[in-house]
Amino acid sequence: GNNITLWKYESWLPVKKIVSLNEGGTPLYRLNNLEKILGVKELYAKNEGANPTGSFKDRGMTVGVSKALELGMKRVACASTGNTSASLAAYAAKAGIEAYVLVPSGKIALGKLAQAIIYGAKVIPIKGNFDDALRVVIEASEELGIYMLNSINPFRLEGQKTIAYEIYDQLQKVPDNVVLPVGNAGNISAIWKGFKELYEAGVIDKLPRMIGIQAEGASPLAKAWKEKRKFKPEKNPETLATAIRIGNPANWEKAWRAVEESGGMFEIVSDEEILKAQRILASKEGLFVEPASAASLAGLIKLLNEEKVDRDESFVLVTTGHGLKDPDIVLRNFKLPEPIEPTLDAFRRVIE
Ligand SMILES: Cc1ncc(COP(=O)(O)O)c(/C=C/C(=O)C(=O)O)c1O
Repeated sequence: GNNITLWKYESWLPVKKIVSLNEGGTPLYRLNNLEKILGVKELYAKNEGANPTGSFKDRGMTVGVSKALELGMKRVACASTGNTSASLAAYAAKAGIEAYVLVPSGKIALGKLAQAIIYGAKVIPIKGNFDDALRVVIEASEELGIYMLNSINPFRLEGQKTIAYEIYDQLQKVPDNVVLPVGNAGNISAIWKGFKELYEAGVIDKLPRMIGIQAEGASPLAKAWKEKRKFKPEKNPETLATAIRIGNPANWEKAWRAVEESGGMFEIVSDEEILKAQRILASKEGLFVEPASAASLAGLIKLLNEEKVDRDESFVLVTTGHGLKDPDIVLRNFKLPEPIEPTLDAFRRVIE
């Protein structure tokens, strides 16, 4: 494939490239089949599942771990719903430093857990959810001098903002809308920052609307925004899209500002709508993404049905993680047929 990596934008990043796994340069697909099905003029997917560890987190980690090395750090840590831990583990391995990852016990997708283990991180399951794990890792970093690489760490967002640069480079124009799932709310903030930097540098002369999608059972930001009231965390976030099963998004103010400044919006989708969107994206466009990533399509479908967005505009869905991260979800909702005899007859019967 191409060897365009995120470091093409080195001069726009706050650290020199020290550790890289050729992250970035991910494909931007034209979803021409879904354009016809949904009646949308221009629909794209920025496929972040094509990154080295299968999610957009690699963009933040190449910059964040490079910074850790520049600071002479020997130990890094994060709390994670899964992808951040998988990514931190890989970049720490490449960098030759120790990684400690705290994950909500029993609520992390199999693929992500396998990655964190095999890359050699110290995986610490927490009795509680992501929000509990994040609290512990912040205390640990203060007390024990372990470098914290959650998305509160600004260097993570610096890497993730390159999604905006690449969307502009690949489209050769600014899309009217960027639609993406929101959990800890780092990514929507980072992508908005990237577009604003291009705008302030005079590279682009318009800005996209930022549209953040949350899962019904874990939607503190979207609920507050839709009900026009102050943000308040949700105590027990619940969704099968475990990547965004977050009740107290650390970057909620930045995300709120991104939506306000861009004239965008938040929307809420159910787990059922997420699963339906995951299947449509795969079976109509050949794009298999994990449930949280499918929330972007589920959100767009809802907004189109509610006529809250204009189908004559252009939309980029940021599909944030590869479908293979969470194969369980698919197998749990799919009935395999019985095995057949190894004969042509048996095969003929089953395909008629
Ligand atoms: C596939 C996928 N899609 C969307 C999100 C939400 O992005 P943010 O709103 O920036 O948090 C995540 C986040 C995952 C973690 O927060 C973690 O791995 O700890 C993700 O893995």
